[in-house]
Amino acid sequence: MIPRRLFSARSRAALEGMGRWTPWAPAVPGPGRLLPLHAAPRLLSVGCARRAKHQEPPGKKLLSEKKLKRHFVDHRRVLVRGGRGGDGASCFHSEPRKEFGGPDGGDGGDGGHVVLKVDQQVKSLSSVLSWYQGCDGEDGGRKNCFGRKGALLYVRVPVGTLVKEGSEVLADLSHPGDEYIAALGGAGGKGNRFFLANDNRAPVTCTPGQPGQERVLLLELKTVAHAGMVGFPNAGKSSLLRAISNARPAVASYPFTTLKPHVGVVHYEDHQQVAVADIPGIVRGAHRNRGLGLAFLRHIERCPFLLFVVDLSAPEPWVQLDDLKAELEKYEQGLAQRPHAVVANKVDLPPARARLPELRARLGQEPIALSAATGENLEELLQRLKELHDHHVAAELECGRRPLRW
Ligand SMILES: Nc1nc2c(ncn2[C@@H]2O[C@H](COP(=O)(O)OP(=O)(O)OP(=O)(O)O)[C@@H](O)[C@H]2O)c(=O)[nH]1
Ligand SMILES: [Mg+2]
Repeated sequence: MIPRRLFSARSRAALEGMGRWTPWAPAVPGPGRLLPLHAAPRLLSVGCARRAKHQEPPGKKLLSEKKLKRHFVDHRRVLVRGGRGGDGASCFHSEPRKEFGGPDGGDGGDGGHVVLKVDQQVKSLSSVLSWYQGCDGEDGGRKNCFGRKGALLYVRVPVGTLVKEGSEVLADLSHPGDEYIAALGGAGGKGNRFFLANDNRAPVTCTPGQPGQERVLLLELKTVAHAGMVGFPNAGKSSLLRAISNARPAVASYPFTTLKPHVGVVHYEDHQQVAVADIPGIVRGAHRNRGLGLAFLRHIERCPFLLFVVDLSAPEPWVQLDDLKAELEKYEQGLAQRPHAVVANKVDLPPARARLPELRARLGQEPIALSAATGENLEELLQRLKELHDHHVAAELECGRRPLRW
Protein backbone atom coordinates (compact mmCIF):
# COMPACT_ATOMS: atom_id res chain seq x y z
CA MET A 1 0.00 0.00 0.00
CA ILE A 2 1.37 3.47 -0.86
CA PRO A 3 1.27 6.04 1.98
CA ARG A 4 -1.50 8.54 1.31
CA ARG A 5 0.37 11.66 2.41
CA LEU A 6 3.23 11.34 -0.06
CA PHE A 7 1.28 11.29 -3.31
CA SER A 8 -1.58 13.19 -4.86
CA ALA A 9 -4.71 11.23 -5.69
CA ARG A 10 -3.78 11.24 -9.38
CA SER A 11 -0.23 9.92 -8.94
CA ARG A 12 -1.48 7.35 -6.40
CA ALA A 13 -3.90 5.95 -8.95
CA ALA A 14 -1.11 5.78 -11.49
CA LEU A 15 1.25 4.03 -9.07
CA GLU A 16 -1.38 1.57 -7.89
CA GLY A 17 -2.10 0.86 -11.53
CA MET A 18 1.59 0.04 -11.88
CA GLY A 19 1.13 -2.68 -9.28
CA ARG A 20 -1.11 -4.56 -11.68
CA TRP A 21 1.52 -4.51 -14.42
CA THR A 22 2.28 -7.91 -15.93
CA PRO A 23 5.30 -8.69 -18.13
CA TRP A 24 4.69 -8.78 -21.84
CA ALA A 25 4.75 -12.25 -23.35
CA PRO A 26 4.54 -12.93 -27.06
CA ALA A 27 1.41 -14.71 -28.13
CA VAL A 28 2.44 -18.29 -28.78
CA PRO A 29 0.48 -19.84 -31.62
CA GLY A 30 -1.29 -22.99 -30.65
CA PRO A 31 -0.53 -26.35 -32.32
CA GLY A 32 -1.34 -26.26 -35.97
CA ARG A 33 -1.66 -22.41 -35.94
CA LEU A 34 0.99 -20.29 -37.66
CA LEU A 35 1.41 -16.55 -37.20
CA PRO A 36 1.21 -14.78 -40.54
CA LEU A 37 4.50 -13.07 -41.42
CA HIS A 38 3.01 -9.58 -41.42
CA ALA A 39 1.73 -10.15 -37.86
CA ALA A 40 5.25 -10.60 -36.36
CA PRO A 41 5.72 -8.14 -33.43
CA ARG A 42 7.74 -5.06 -34.37
CA LEU A 43 9.96 -3.78 -31.57
CA LEU A 44 10.71 -0.39 -33.11
CA SER A 45 8.92 1.36 -35.89
CA VAL A 46 11.00 1.75 -39.03
CA GLY A 47 10.33 5.48 -39.10
CA CYS A 48 11.53 5.78 -35.53
CA ALA A 49 14.73 3.88 -36.26
CA ARG A 50 15.39 6.00 -39.30
CA ARG A 51 14.87 9.19 -37.32
CA ALA A 52 17.03 7.98 -34.47
CA LYS A 53 19.88 7.36 -36.90
CA HIS A 54 19.88 10.95 -38.10
CA GLN A 55 19.30 12.62 -34.80
CA GLU A 56 22.05 14.57 -33.10
CA PRO A 57 23.01 12.84 -29.87
CA PRO A 58 21.05 14.21 -26.93
CA GLY A 59 22.97 16.74 -24.91
CA LYS A 60 23.43 20.43 -24.65
CA LYS A 61 21.59 22.45 -27.26
CA LEU A 62 24.06 23.79 -29.81
CA LEU A 63 24.68 27.51 -29.69
CA SER A 64 23.79 29.47 -32.78
CA GLU A 65 26.63 30.94 -34.83
CA LYS A 66 25.79 34.44 -33.54
CA LYS A 67 25.95 33.33 -29.92
CA LEU A 68 29.15 31.40 -30.57
CA LYS A 69 30.69 34.54 -32.04
CA ARG A 70 29.88 36.37 -28.82
CA HIS A 71 32.00 33.85 -26.92
CA PHE A 72 34.84 33.92 -29.41
CA VAL A 73 37.53 36.49 -28.69
CA ASP A 74 40.77 36.52 -30.66
CA HIS A 75 42.63 39.41 -29.04
CA ARG A 76 42.88 40.70 -25.52
CA ARG A 77 44.79 43.43 -23.69
CA VAL A 78 45.78 42.26 -20.26
CA LEU A 79 47.60 43.82 -17.33
CA VAL A 80 49.74 41.30 -15.44
CA ARG A 81 51.45 42.01 -12.16
CA GLY A 82 53.71 39.56 -10.35
CA GLY A 83 53.19 38.93 -6.65
CA ARG A 84 55.01 41.13 -4.16
CA GLY A 85 57.90 39.61 -2.23
CA GLY A 86 57.45 39.18 1.53
CA ASP A 87 59.30 41.55 3.90
CA GLY A 88 62.36 40.40 5.81
CA ALA A 89 62.00 40.30 9.61
CA SER A 90 64.16 42.07 12.15
CA CYS A 91 64.25 40.41 15.55
CA PHE A 92 66.69 38.86 18.03
CA HIS A 93 66.86 35.48 19.59
CA SER A 94 66.40 35.47 23.31
CA GLU A 95 65.81 32.62 25.78
CA PRO A 96 66.56 31.98 29.45
CA ARG A 97 70.31 31.98 30.10
CA LYS A 98 70.90 33.09 26.51
CA GLU A 99 69.61 36.62 26.58
CA PHE A 100 71.45 37.95 23.51
CA GLY A 101 71.15 35.06 21.09
CA GLY A 102 71.83 37.15 18.00
CA PRO A 103 69.69 38.24 15.05
CA ASP A 104 67.14 35.64 13.89
CA GLY A 105 64.84 37.50 11.47
CA GLY A 106 64.12 35.33 8.42
CA ASP A 107 63.88 36.39 4.78
CA GLY A 108 60.56 37.06 3.10
CA GLY A 109 59.30 34.65 0.42
CA ASP A 110 59.46 35.58 -3.26
CA GLY A 111 56.28 36.74 -4.97
CA GLY A 112 54.58 34.32 -7.37
CA HIS A 113 54.92 34.67 -11.14
CA VAL A 114 51.99 35.02 -13.51
CA VAL A 115 52.33 32.31 -16.16
CA LEU A 116 50.49 31.94 -19.45
CA LYS A 117 49.91 28.27 -20.14
CA VAL A 118 48.49 26.66 -23.26
CA ASP A 119 45.44 24.51 -22.64
CA GLN A 120 43.93 22.59 -25.55
CA GLN A 121 40.48 22.75 -23.97
CA VAL A 122 40.45 26.54 -24.21
CA LYS A 123 39.32 27.64 -27.65
CA SER A 124 39.31 31.43 -27.40
CA LEU A 125 40.64 34.28 -25.29
CA SER A 126 37.18 35.04 -23.89
CA SER A 127 38.06 33.47 -20.54
CA VAL A 128 41.15 35.66 -20.12
CA LEU A 129 40.46 38.58 -17.75
CA SER A 130 41.74 42.11 -18.19
CA TRP A 131 44.17 41.96 -15.27
CA TYR A 132 45.95 39.43 -13.11
CA GLN A 133 47.73 39.91 -9.83
CA GLY A 134 50.22 37.22 -8.75
CA CYS A 135 50.26 35.81 -5.20
CA ASP A 136 52.37 37.70 -2.66
CA GLY A 137 55.19 36.00 -0.76
CA GLU A 138 54.91 35.64 3.02
CA ASP A 139 56.93 37.82 5.37
CA GLY A 140 59.93 36.33 7.15
CA GLY A 141 59.43 35.33 10.80
CA ARG A 142 61.23 34.84 14.09
CA LYS A 143 63.66 31.98 14.66
CA ASN A 144 65.10 32.50 11.21
CA CYS A 145 61.89 31.33 9.52
CA PHE A 146 61.71 32.16 5.84
CA GLY A 147 58.38 33.25 4.40
CA ARG A 148 56.54 30.97 1.97
CA LYS A 149 56.92 31.78 -1.75
CA GLY A 150 53.84 33.03 -3.60
CA ALA A 151 52.17 30.32 -5.67
CA LEU A 152 52.33 30.51 -9.47
CA LEU A 153 49.24 31.96 -11.05
CA TYR A 154 48.42 30.16 -14.30
CA VAL A 155 46.38 31.86 -16.98
CA ARG A 156 45.02 29.35 -19.46
CA VAL A 157 45.22 30.40 -23.11
CA PRO A 158 44.37 28.56 -26.36
CA VAL A 159 46.91 26.97 -28.69
CA GLY A 160 48.27 29.58 -31.12
CA THR A 161 48.35 32.54 -28.74
CA LEU A 162 50.84 35.24 -29.65
CA VAL A 163 52.10 37.35 -26.75
CA LYS A 164 53.05 40.92 -27.67
CA GLU A 165 54.23 43.96 -25.77
CA GLY A 166 53.68 46.98 -27.97
CA SER A 167 54.68 45.75 -31.41
CA GLU A 168 57.33 43.37 -30.11
CA VAL A 169 56.45 39.67 -30.18
CA LEU A 170 57.52 38.09 -26.90
CA ALA A 171 56.28 34.54 -27.28
CA ASP A 172 54.45 32.28 -29.65
CA LEU A 173 52.54 29.64 -27.71
CA SER A 174 51.77 27.25 -30.52
CA HIS A 175 52.08 23.86 -28.83
CA PRO A 176 49.95 22.33 -26.09
CA GLY A 177 51.63 22.73 -22.71
CA ASP A 178 53.77 25.74 -23.74
CA GLU A 179 54.32 28.22 -20.92
CA TYR A 180 55.46 31.81 -20.76
CA ILE A 181 56.20 33.83 -17.62
CA ALA A 182 54.19 36.97 -18.22
CA ALA A 183 55.19 38.78 -15.01
CA LEU A 184 57.92 37.88 -12.56
CA GLY A 185 57.16 37.94 -8.87
CA GLY A 186 59.14 40.35 -6.72
CA ALA A 187 62.11 39.08 -4.68
CA GLY A 188 61.55 38.59 -0.95
CA GLY A 189 63.24 41.00 1.49
CA LYS A 190 66.18 39.99 3.67
CA GLY A 191 65.83 39.46 7.40
CA ASN A 192 68.36 40.94 9.82
CA ARG A 193 70.06 37.54 10.16
CA PHE A 194 71.29 38.08 6.59
CA PHE A 195 73.23 41.19 7.66
CA LEU A 196 75.12 39.46 10.48
CA ALA A 197 78.84 40.10 10.03
CA ASN A 198 82.00 40.06 12.13
CA ASP A 199 81.99 43.81 12.51
CA ASN A 200 78.23 43.96 13.17
CA ARG A 201 77.03 41.29 15.58
CA ALA A 202 73.60 42.81 16.14
CA PRO A 203 72.24 44.23 12.86
CA VAL A 204 68.73 45.61 12.97
CA THR A 205 68.54 46.16 9.23
CA CYS A 206 65.99 44.23 7.20
CA THR A 207 64.74 44.94 3.71
CA PRO A 208 61.19 45.04 2.36
CA GLY A 209 60.01 42.72 -0.38
CA GLN A 210 60.21 43.93 -3.99
CA PRO A 211 57.04 44.64 -5.96
CA GLY A 212 56.31 42.23 -8.79
CA GLN A 213 56.89 43.04 -12.45
CA GLU A 214 54.04 44.87 -14.13
CA ARG A 215 53.34 44.66 -17.83
CA VAL A 216 50.59 45.35 -20.30
CA LEU A 217 50.48 42.51 -22.80
CA LEU A 218 48.52 42.03 -25.94
CA LEU A 219 47.36 38.48 -26.55
CA GLU A 220 46.47 37.57 -30.10
CA LEU A 221 45.01 34.27 -31.14
CA LYS A 222 46.02 32.77 -34.46
CA THR A 223 44.20 29.52 -34.98
CA VAL A 224 46.50 26.58 -35.52
CA ALA A 225 45.48 24.06 -38.16
CA HIS A 226 47.06 22.20 -41.06
CA ALA A 227 44.78 23.34 -43.85
CA GLY A 228 42.99 26.67 -44.13
CA MET A 229 39.83 26.85 -46.22
CA VAL A 230 39.29 30.08 -48.11
CA GLY A 231 36.44 30.94 -50.41
CA PHE A 232 33.70 33.38 -51.22
CA PRO A 233 30.66 33.47 -48.94
CA ASN A 234 28.22 30.65 -49.72
CA ALA A 235 30.87 28.62 -51.58
CA GLY A 236 30.13 25.73 -49.23
CA LYS A 237 33.19 25.79 -46.95
CA SER A 238 31.26 24.99 -43.81
CA SER A 239 29.26 22.28 -45.56
CA LEU A 240 32.54 20.74 -46.69
CA LEU A 241 34.00 20.84 -43.18
CA ARG A 242 30.86 19.18 -41.84
CA ALA A 243 31.16 16.49 -44.53
CA ILE A 244 34.79 15.56 -43.84
CA SER A 245 35.07 16.08 -40.09
CA ASN A 246 32.97 16.09 -36.97
CA ALA A 247 33.01 19.89 -36.65
CA ARG A 248 29.55 21.44 -36.80
CA PRO A 249 29.75 24.99 -38.18
CA ALA A 250 26.43 26.55 -39.12
CA VAL A 251 25.36 26.19 -42.76
CA ALA A 252 22.80 28.48 -44.38
CA SER A 253 22.02 29.89 -47.79
CA TYR A 254 22.90 33.48 -46.88
CA PRO A 255 26.40 34.99 -47.05
CA PHE A 256 28.56 35.37 -43.95
CA THR A 257 26.92 32.56 -42.05
CA THR A 258 30.28 31.76 -40.50
CA LEU A 259 31.50 34.55 -38.24
CA LYS A 260 34.31 32.84 -36.39
CA PRO A 261 36.84 30.18 -37.34
CA HIS A 262 35.96 26.54 -36.83
CA VAL A 263 38.50 23.76 -36.80
CA GLY A 264 37.55 20.21 -37.79
CA VAL A 265 39.84 17.22 -37.62
CA VAL A 266 39.92 14.64 -40.41
CA HIS A 267 40.83 11.19 -39.10
CA TYR A 268 42.56 8.72 -41.37
CA GLU A 269 42.74 4.96 -41.05
CA ASP A 270 46.46 5.09 -40.17
CA HIS A 271 45.55 7.34 -37.20
CA GLN A 272 46.85 10.44 -38.91
CA GLN A 273 44.89 13.57 -38.15
CA VAL A 274 44.65 16.63 -40.34
CA ALA A 275 43.12 19.77 -38.86
CA VAL A 276 41.15 21.93 -41.29
CA ALA A 277 40.11 25.50 -40.43
CA ASP A 278 36.97 27.09 -41.86
CA ILE A 279 36.96 30.88 -41.76
CA PRO A 280 34.39 33.51 -42.77
CA GLY A 281 34.00 34.16 -46.49
CA ILE A 282 36.15 36.66 -48.38
CA VAL A 283 34.77 39.04 -51.00
CA ARG A 284 36.48 41.11 -53.65
CA GLY A 285 37.73 44.31 -51.99
CA ALA A 286 38.02 42.72 -48.53
CA HIS A 287 41.38 44.51 -48.12
CA ARG A 288 39.37 47.76 -48.24
CA ASN A 289 37.28 46.35 -45.40
CA ARG A 290 34.45 45.12 -47.60
CA GLY A 291 32.49 42.19 -46.23
CA LEU A 292 34.11 41.13 -43.00
CA GLY A 293 37.48 42.53 -44.05
CA LEU A 294 40.70 40.54 -43.89
CA ALA A 295 41.36 40.58 -40.13
CA PHE A 296 40.28 36.97 -39.71
CA LEU A 297 42.86 35.86 -42.29
CA ARG A 298 45.22 35.75 -39.32
CA HIS A 299 43.51 32.46 -38.55
CA ILE A 300 44.94 30.84 -41.67
CA GLU A 301 48.35 32.55 -41.47
CA ARG A 302 49.69 29.54 -39.60
CA CYS A 303 48.24 26.94 -41.96
CA PRO A 304 51.01 25.34 -44.01
CA PHE A 305 48.62 24.59 -46.88
CA LEU A 306 45.34 25.97 -48.16
CA LEU A 307 42.13 24.79 -49.76
CA PHE A 308 40.58 27.28 -52.16
CA VAL A 309 36.86 26.51 -52.32
CA VAL A 310 34.98 27.86 -55.34
CA ASP A 311 31.30 27.58 -56.13
CA LEU A 312 31.06 25.78 -59.46
CA SER A 313 27.42 26.77 -59.87
CA ALA A 314 28.40 30.48 -60.00
CA PRO A 315 28.76 31.94 -63.54
CA GLU A 316 32.57 32.31 -63.61
CA PRO A 317 34.16 30.26 -60.85
CA TRP A 318 37.72 30.98 -62.09
CA VAL A 319 37.20 34.71 -61.34
CA GLN A 320 36.49 33.76 -57.72
CA LEU A 321 39.83 32.04 -57.51
CA ASP A 322 41.74 35.02 -58.96
CA ASP A 323 39.99 37.38 -56.53
CA LEU A 324 40.74 35.13 -53.57
CA LYS A 325 44.42 34.90 -54.46
CA ALA A 326 44.64 38.68 -54.96
CA GLU A 327 43.07 39.36 -51.56
CA LEU A 328 45.38 36.88 -49.84
CA GLU A 329 48.42 38.49 -51.45
CA LYS A 330 47.25 41.90 -50.23
CA TYR A 331 47.05 40.57 -46.70
CA GLU A 332 50.44 38.88 -46.72
CA GLN A 333 52.96 38.54 -49.52
CA GLY A 334 53.33 34.93 -50.57
CA LEU A 335 50.24 33.66 -48.72
CA ALA A 336 48.51 32.64 -51.97
CA GLN A 337 51.66 30.81 -53.10
CA ARG A 338 51.49 28.28 -50.31
CA PRO A 339 50.86 24.67 -51.32
CA HIS A 340 47.17 24.42 -52.07
CA ALA A 341 44.36 22.50 -53.73
CA VAL A 342 41.40 23.98 -55.59
CA VAL A 343 38.04 22.53 -54.62
CA ALA A 344 35.17 23.06 -57.05
CA ASN A 345 32.07 22.55 -54.93
CA LYS A 346 28.38 22.04 -55.82
CA VAL A 347 29.10 19.79 -58.78
CA ASP A 348 25.68 18.22 -58.20
CA LEU A 349 23.90 21.31 -59.51
CA PRO A 350 22.97 21.14 -63.25
CA PRO A 351 25.04 24.01 -64.75
CA ALA A 352 28.08 23.25 -62.61
CA ARG A 353 29.40 20.17 -64.36
CA ALA A 354 29.42 21.93 -67.74
CA ARG A 355 31.81 24.59 -66.35
CA LEU A 356 34.33 22.06 -65.20
CA PRO A 357 36.34 21.74 -68.47
CA GLU A 358 36.75 25.51 -68.75
CA LEU A 359 37.80 25.83 -65.11
CA ARG A 360 40.35 23.06 -65.65
CA ALA A 361 41.74 24.82 -68.74
CA ARG A 362 41.98 28.23 -67.04
CA LEU A 363 43.54 26.92 -63.87
CA GLY A 364 46.22 24.85 -65.50
CA GLN A 365 45.75 22.35 -62.69
CA GLU A 366 43.18 19.72 -61.89
CA PRO A 367 40.47 21.03 -59.54
CA ILE A 368 38.80 18.60 -57.16
CA ALA A 369 35.21 18.62 -58.34
CA LEU A 370 32.93 17.47 -55.54
CA SER A 371 29.67 18.03 -53.79
CA ALA A 372 29.63 18.67 -50.07
CA ALA A 373 25.87 18.20 -50.08
CA THR A 374 25.76 14.74 -51.70
CA GLY A 375 29.22 13.57 -50.66
CA GLU A 376 30.26 12.97 -54.27
CA ASN A 377 34.03 12.66 -54.80
CA LEU A 378 34.97 13.53 -51.21
CA GLU A 379 37.57 10.73 -51.28
CA GLU A 380 39.66 12.66 -53.80
CA LEU A 381 39.75 15.65 -51.46
CA LEU A 382 40.71 13.46 -48.51
CA GLN A 383 43.46 11.87 -50.55
CA ARG A 384 44.82 15.27 -51.65
CA LEU A 385 44.69 16.55 -48.06
CA LYS A 386 46.75 13.61 -46.94
CA GLU A 387 49.32 14.22 -49.68
CA LEU A 388 49.65 17.88 -48.71
CA HIS A 389 49.98 16.89 -45.07
CA ASP A 390 52.66 14.29 -45.82
CA HIS A 391 54.65 16.84 -47.84
CA HIS A 392 54.41 19.31 -44.97
CA VAL A 393 55.61 16.75 -42.42
CA ALA A 394 58.53 15.72 -44.64
CA ALA A 395 59.55 19.37 -45.23
CA GLU A 396 59.40 20.20 -41.51
CA LEU A 397 61.46 17.15 -40.56
CA GLU A 398 64.01 18.03 -43.22
CA CYS A 399 64.43 21.49 -41.69
CA GLY A 400 64.78 19.95 -38.23
CA ARG A 401 61.51 21.44 -37.02
CA ARG A 402 58.72 19.70 -35.16
CA PRO A 403 55.75 19.23 -37.53
CA LEU A 404 52.43 20.46 -36.23
CA ARG A 405 50.53 17.64 -34.56
CA TRP A 406 46.90 17.88 -33.71
N1 LIG B 1 23.56 21.90 -54.07
C1 LIG B 1 24.54 22.07 -53.23
N2 LIG B 1 24.43 23.00 -52.28
C2 LIG B 1 25.46 23.17 -51.43
C3 LIG B 1 26.64 22.39 -51.52
N3 LIG B 1 27.49 22.78 -50.54
C4 LIG B 1 26.86 23.78 -49.88
N4 LIG B 1 25.66 24.00 -50.40
C5 LIG B 1 24.69 25.02 -49.95
O1 LIG B 1 25.28 26.30 -50.08
C6 LIG B 1 24.82 27.16 -49.05
C7 LIG B 1 26.00 27.77 -48.34
O2 LIG B 1 26.73 26.78 -47.68
P1 LIG B 1 27.75 27.10 -46.51
O3 LIG B 1 28.44 25.83 -46.18
O4 LIG B 1 27.08 27.84 -45.41
O5 LIG B 1 28.74 28.10 -47.24
P2 LIG B 1 29.98 28.89 -46.63
O6 LIG B 1 31.02 28.95 -47.68
O7 LIG B 1 30.38 28.29 -45.35
O8 LIG B 1 29.36 30.33 -46.42
P3 LIG B 1 29.81 31.49 -45.40
O9 LIG B 1 29.91 30.86 -44.04
O10 LIG B 1 28.73 32.48 -45.49
O11 LIG B 1 31.13 31.99 -45.89
C8 LIG B 1 23.95 26.32 -48.14
O12 LIG B 1 22.62 26.55 -48.44
C9 LIG B 1 24.35 24.90 -48.49
O13 LIG B 1 23.28 24.00 -48.31
C10 LIG B 1 26.72 21.38 -52.54
O14 LIG B 1 27.68 20.66 -52.70
N5 LIG B 1 25.64 21.28 -53.36
MG1 LIG C 1 30.44 29.04 -43.46
